[in-house]
This record gives sequence, C-alpha cells and structure tokens, in this order.
Amino acid sequence: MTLIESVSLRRVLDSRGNPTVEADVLTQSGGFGRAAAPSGASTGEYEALELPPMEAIAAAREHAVPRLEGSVHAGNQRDVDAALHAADGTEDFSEIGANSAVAISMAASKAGADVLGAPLFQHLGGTFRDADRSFPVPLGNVVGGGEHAADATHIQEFLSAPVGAPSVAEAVFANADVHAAVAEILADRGIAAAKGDEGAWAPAVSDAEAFEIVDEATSRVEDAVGFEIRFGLDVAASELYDADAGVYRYGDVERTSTEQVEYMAELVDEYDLAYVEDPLDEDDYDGFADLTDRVGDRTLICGDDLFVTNVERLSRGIDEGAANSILIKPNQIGTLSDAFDAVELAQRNGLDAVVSHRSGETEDTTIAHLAVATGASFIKTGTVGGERTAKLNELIRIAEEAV
Ligand SMILES: O=C(O)[C@@H](CO)OP(=O)(O)O
Ligand SMILES: [Mg+2]
Repeated sequence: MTLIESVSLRRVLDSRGNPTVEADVLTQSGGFGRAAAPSGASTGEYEALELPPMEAIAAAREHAVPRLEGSVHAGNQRDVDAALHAADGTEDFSEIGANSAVAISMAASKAGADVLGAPLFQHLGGTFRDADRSFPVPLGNVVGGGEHAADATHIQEFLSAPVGAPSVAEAVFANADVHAAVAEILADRGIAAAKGDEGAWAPAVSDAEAFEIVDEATSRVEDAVGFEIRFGLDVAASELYDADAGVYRYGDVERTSTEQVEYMAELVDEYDLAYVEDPLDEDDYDGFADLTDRVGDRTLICGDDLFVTNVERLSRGIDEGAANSILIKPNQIGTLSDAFDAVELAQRNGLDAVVSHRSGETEDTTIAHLAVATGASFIKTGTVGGERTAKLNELIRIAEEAV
C-alpha cells in the first residue's frame, strides 16, 4: 500500500535565506509526504555531511531515487533509510548529502503516515507509544550570540526552560513571555538589540550581563504564571575552543579545560541551571565526564557536537559517563532510523533525549512529532519566528490529539 511511486527533490529557501533541499514522496496509493532539510551554523566536526543543495539533489536523483521508486514502502522507515545508506555507500552521507538523505527520510515517514491515516507522531511512535508519558518541555532561546549573531554573547544560547508548566501550550507561551520580558529589560537598560538566527535577542552585552537579564526575565514570568521556569545554556564550546593553545576564548578572557569545568559548575549552582549543552569541546570526553560527575545530579549535561546523534560517539560517552543527555538532530546523522537508534540507546542507558532544530530552519514540523514519538524530555526549537513557531504550534496541536 505504501510502495513509493515517486520521489522529487527541489531547492527551497531556509530561514537564513540559504537554499536547502526539499523532498516530496508519493506512494502508489496516493499517500504524500513533504519535508525539508534544516542546516546548522555551529556544526559539529563529526556530523554527516551537508552538500551544496544542487549537488545533493543531483546525487540523490542519480543514486537514491532509483532505489526507492517502485521498490521500497514508505511505511517501512527502516527500509527507506537502509536504501538511502545503500545508495550513498559512505559513513557520512558525503555521496548524496545528509541534506538530501534527511529530507527524503522525513518525507517518506510523512507519506507512510498519510497512507495509514495516522498522525506522524503516532506512526513514528507506534501503537504502543506510552501516551501517559509527559510531553517534551520546550527550551526557548531568548538571548544568544556565538555563531548565530555577531557582536553578542560568547555563549551561543540562553534557553528559557519552563519545567513546571502544566501543559505544553502554557510552556510555549511562557517562553514567548520570557522573550518579551528580555526585550523590556533591555529597553529599561537602554540596550538596543537585533535578533540572531534563531530569533533570540542578540544584544552587545557581556555574558555576565546576559545571565542577569535572563535570570530576571525568567523570575518575572515565573511570578506571573505561577509555575517553575528555570533556564539553561547551549555554550557551543567547540566554537570557543582554540585547540592549538588548549584554551577556551571568551573575547580577551581565556580558560583552560579545568577552568572551563569549574566555570560551568559555578554557573549551574549560581543560576540553578536546568540544562547545559556542549559545555566543553567536542573532543573533550574527559571534561564532560568531570562536569557530569560534579553537577549531573542537578542539571542536564547535554552532548550536541560531542555526540552528533551518532550511536558510536554516544556509546563511548555512555562508557565514560560523559553526559546525562543527548541532543537529537536528524540531519546530523542523515536518517530518522539513525536518530531513533540514538534516542533508544540513550534512554536505555538512563540518558535524556532532547530533540532539536537547527539555526537554519524551514516550516517543516517533523521534529515536533519526533519529540513526542520518542518521549523526549525536551525539545529545543526556538521561541518566536515563523520557522520556530511552526514546530511549537504543531506541538500544541499534537497535545490536543494525543490525549
Ligand atoms: O548548536 C545548536 O544546538 C544548534 C541549534 O540551536 O545550532 P546550529 O544549528 O547552528 O548547529
Ligand atoms: Mg548546540
């Protein structure tokens, strides 16, 4: 029923105005799915490879499409993704591009769900999906800099975390309120701010001042809504790390690895951080393990560039106690099956899964369904801006359907 009839690929715009790959999958019974690849700016060194979109499209048309059309069922995600791997033949999708691969993989999942008449989260999560599991808490980027905005904070993302929200909708609106509160505080302080790639405010303030502002904004909104709102960080420390000198550079301030662990542990305690992503360089499993050992009982230490949604890197991290959560980005690894494998390995070993957008996004909502299907603890997908609200609003709709 879900046999793939055709796969078409095109170039569309992403939120940064760059081209990206969009795939349409049509099944013989008329099921249809469309999905587009997101794109990172602070990409991890070990991610699957994104090719220039026209190259990725040409390669996928030549190698992947003929293996799928008339041969593979869209409803069988493992077969779709195995065909993509077979068509590519490399470890990192450097032949057809992880952007083509992930667009086709996600589009096929939607076509499969369409034929079954099931919502995507249900198709991906299966009939035995635990409907009682709580919904993912949205982490909302409210202040940011790093690779996502020039002349702003060194730390890439300050993330509102409404951990006490009674519903996903209230969490989504709380994050928007925190974003608005940050704007008010900036205005009171006479600080002008544009927005970065993910819609977060990108003021030219020190990291220390950003902590003050976000702390105040989350407290204000917490008082107004009456449930707990903490905050967290994506340090994206690989971008700060100077491997030759062996130090993290925050402008003129340098920190050794040991000092970086110390600094992160202090921040966790001073601000009661709920979440710290990539506090150390992507090769520093030891530093990650050290920090997790010190503060992992009271906060999530999450590996993004460290793990790149890759089960091999995650296995090493589990063995070494390097983190207690993993960021899941399907385009880092190229297919939904690979992303699911990473979530399952993490959850089996007691790690939390955090499903994430990229800084370059489209209106695609697959990750909202993925987060619900896998029972992820958090979803990081921005706060405002159409390509971010596409996912957040989809989560609100899913919550209605999934009760
Ligand atoms: O580092 C990250 O977690 C992401 C998303 O916030 O950024 P990018 O897509 O630029 O890698
Ligand atoms: Mg990150």
